[in-house]
Amino acid sequence: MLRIAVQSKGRLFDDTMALLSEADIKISTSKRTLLTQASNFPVEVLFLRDDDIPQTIASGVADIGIVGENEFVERNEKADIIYRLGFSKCRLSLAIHKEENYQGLSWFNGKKIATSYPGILRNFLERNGIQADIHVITGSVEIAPGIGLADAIFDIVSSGSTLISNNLKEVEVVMKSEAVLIGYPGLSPEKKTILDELLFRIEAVKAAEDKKYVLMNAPTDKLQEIIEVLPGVKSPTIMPLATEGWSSVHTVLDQKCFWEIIGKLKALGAQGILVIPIEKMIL
Ligand SMILES: Nc1ncnc2c1ncn2[C@@H]1O[C@H](COP(=O)(O)OP(=O)(O)OP(=O)(O)O)[C@@H](O)[C@H]1O
Ligand SMILES: O=P(O)(O)OC[C@H]1O[C@H](OP(=O)(O)OP(=O)(O)O)[C@H](O)[C@@H]1O
Ligand SMILES: [Mg+2]
Repeated sequence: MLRIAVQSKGRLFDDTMALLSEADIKISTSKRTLLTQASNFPVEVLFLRDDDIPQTIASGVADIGIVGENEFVERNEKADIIYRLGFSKCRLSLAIHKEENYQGLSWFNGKKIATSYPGILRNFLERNGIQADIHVITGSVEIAPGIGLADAIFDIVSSGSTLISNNLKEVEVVMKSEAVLIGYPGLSPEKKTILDELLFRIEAVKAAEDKKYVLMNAPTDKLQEIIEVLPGVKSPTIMPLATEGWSSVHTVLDQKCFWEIIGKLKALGAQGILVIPIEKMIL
């Protein structure tokens, strides 16, 4: 049995549970127990505050965990990043009052900075030879300058709207973060086998993300041009239609370039274009 530590509630919870579910691992979260066993896969899930996840892995209490990279780096515990999961993307930044005239890092010399990430901040300031006073608070960091608690803040930024509503501006991005799968460095061969199977499933889910299976009818005399605009995983599947002069084309398209390509296909005479989500993809 592989034990995985996940956040019990908060920003990571929904995407973490969705990922496990898409990997066809059935976990009941309705009972609100701290530890739950999957019904169809040899894993048990331990629900914790995200702060405690790195230490739980390093001490071997859980084998793997899903946590924000920012939290993992801050805790500085002995564990490895096994897989970058691509959700909960954010950055850790320094921000100051929007009216301040900022010309560089030396602005922070002698200043007081409020943060929940003192380890990462201290490291950054030392690397850059800045002497500042770090004031640790666990939440509502953005209000610290407004109430005279600090001159600046170092906190999570995503859209930047929390900064704007507190009259702050982001002046330095110190690290970028996303959810990561971390693991205990010394897993037994049995647990390693389960982890490999889990990773295989996660990779199949991730590979299918933002991909669409696209089918269309195309005039056979335009096939060559149509194939040239398709950047599918491999070459498209072409099948003749019952109607003379028409073919069916099947391919996989990336969401990012989807509308641009569909436009080109239509211009080349493609019709009856069907777009189907893909659940998993094994490359
Ligand atoms: N606005 C955001 N956009 C994207 N990702 C975010 C955002 N805020 C936080 N995160 C990421 O999600 C992680 C968890 O955030 P959350 O706010 O749930 O933490 P928390 O309040 O410390 O939770 P817990 O109660 O488990 O200690 C953060 O460490 C960060 O990696
Ligand atoms: O740049 P933004 O998109 O505004 O996101 C940044 C904010 O998001 C997080 O807080 P959250 O919304 O989770 O609230 P809380 O930590 O106060 O509960 C984080 O602590 C920042 O305050
Ligand atoms: Mg926390």
